[in-house]
Amino acid sequence: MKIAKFGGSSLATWEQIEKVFQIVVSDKERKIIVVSAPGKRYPDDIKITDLLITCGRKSINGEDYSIEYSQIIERYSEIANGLCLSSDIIDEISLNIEGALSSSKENHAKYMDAVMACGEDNCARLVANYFQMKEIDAEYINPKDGGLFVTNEPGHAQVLPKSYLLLHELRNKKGIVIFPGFFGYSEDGDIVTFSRSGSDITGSVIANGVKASLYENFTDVDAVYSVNPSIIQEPKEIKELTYREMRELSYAGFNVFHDEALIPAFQAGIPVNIKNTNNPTAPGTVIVKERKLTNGPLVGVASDNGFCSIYISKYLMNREVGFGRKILQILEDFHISYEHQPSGIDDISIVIRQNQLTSTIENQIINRIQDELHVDHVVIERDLALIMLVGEGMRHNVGTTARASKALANASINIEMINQGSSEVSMMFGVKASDEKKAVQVIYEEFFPKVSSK
Ligand SMILES: Nc1ncnc2c1ncn2[C@@H]1O[C@H](COP(=O)(O)OP(=O)(O)O)[C@@H](O)[C@H]1O
Ligand SMILES: N[C@@H](CC(=O)OP(=O)(O)O)C(=O)O
Repeated sequence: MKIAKFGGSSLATWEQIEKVFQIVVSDKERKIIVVSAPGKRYPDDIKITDLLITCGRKSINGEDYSIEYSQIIERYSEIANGLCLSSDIIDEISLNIEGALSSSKENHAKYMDAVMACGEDNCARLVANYFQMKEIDAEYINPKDGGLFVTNEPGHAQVLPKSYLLLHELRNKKGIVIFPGFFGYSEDGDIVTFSRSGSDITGSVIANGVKASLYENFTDVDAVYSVNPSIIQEPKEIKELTYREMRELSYAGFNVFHDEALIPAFQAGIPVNIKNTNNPTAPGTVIVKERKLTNGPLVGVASDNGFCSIYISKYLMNREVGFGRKILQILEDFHISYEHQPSGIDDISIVIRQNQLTSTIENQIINRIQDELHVDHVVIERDLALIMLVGEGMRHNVGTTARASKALANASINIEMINQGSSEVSMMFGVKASDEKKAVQVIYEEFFPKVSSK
């Protein structure tokens, strides 16, 4: 049994949904289909999820959201008309979205999750309706009925262990199951969403629950590329990746697959195949437990920006028991999570996402570090990008850091910090955000030189 998840790009228009239908019926093993909400039809388009977010926010503020609401209904209607579905499905979808928008706004985060989830929920209803019209035995299953229970953390749900056993029952469904991605239910019966792009997580959790033979993740690219295709034209396709490599790359900026979506599949030993809805015969990228290390040290180069670093120096920091804990305690008091913490004998940098740091919080943190830890120096450097070099091959290759640093030096890019991940499959370079693209380009060129065609 295979699980096939289709992303927003695969459901953006009725023509895309027709492709989804053809892909599903071409393989009898494709029994459980997870769908996202209709995504962008062209680069400047707005995803249904984003329209729903605007509606929800406006509704909370008591503002008029009729324009965005109409746009949402128009998008679903266009799809339904293109697929020749009866108008009943649009009535059902309108009622469902109106219901969510007029539900209690007492808890804003809970309200927003219920509104956002409408994108996937109604897409699943629509897709199931189309399959039925084509006389395919298919049914829409709501996550509550399917058994997808999650923690009560709006926008950041985690799967509750009991879900896996409950979801196992989906194996016994006779026909094709159409399951909405992106959200589950708390034990109190509320809708709670995963973080953005979380339909990938739904697919992986169900794959684990039903012990699928394969988790197929359909998107709009032929493969996971060695670098973000918006930075390098025609980058090298990756045929095979390990779970660890993919997790590091997704976490560091490869948004083609959600970084939290690897673990459920990995725990059940289920391979993940990233494939293209627009070119389904292409083999795509397979994510597995182990792979032969046939290429060089790196499998990919990822990057992300919006980071800042809290640099702290204090003579003999290395001898002060509990110093690191005290710094992290200060951050915890402000509910700030950190990403990396490269350190030396007398200094340490804590890298955090910049959006967690308002100027008021920044001043309070600096004051507390100075007052409580008596440091020599503390400074916050903003607007950093992190460049992540990833590859299982790094463990067996000497000189990877030197090659990367030399490539950056030759391009006159200053390295703000370096951190070798303790997993030994990743290495991080911090640079100024303004140097991000250039840094990725030169590192990519160093490790993935173009093969001359003669
Ligand atoms: N290294 C990469 N390899 C492939 N795609 C990437 C990579 N980095 C970023 N992307 C982007 O991820 C996109 C697919 O992810 P996403 O937009 O979430 O798709 P979906 O709508 O199918 O969920 C691609 O169109 C591509 O622009
Ligand atoms: N629709 C949700 C969840 C999702 O997974 O979407 P996509 O498959 O388009 O990344 C979002 O936009 O975040």
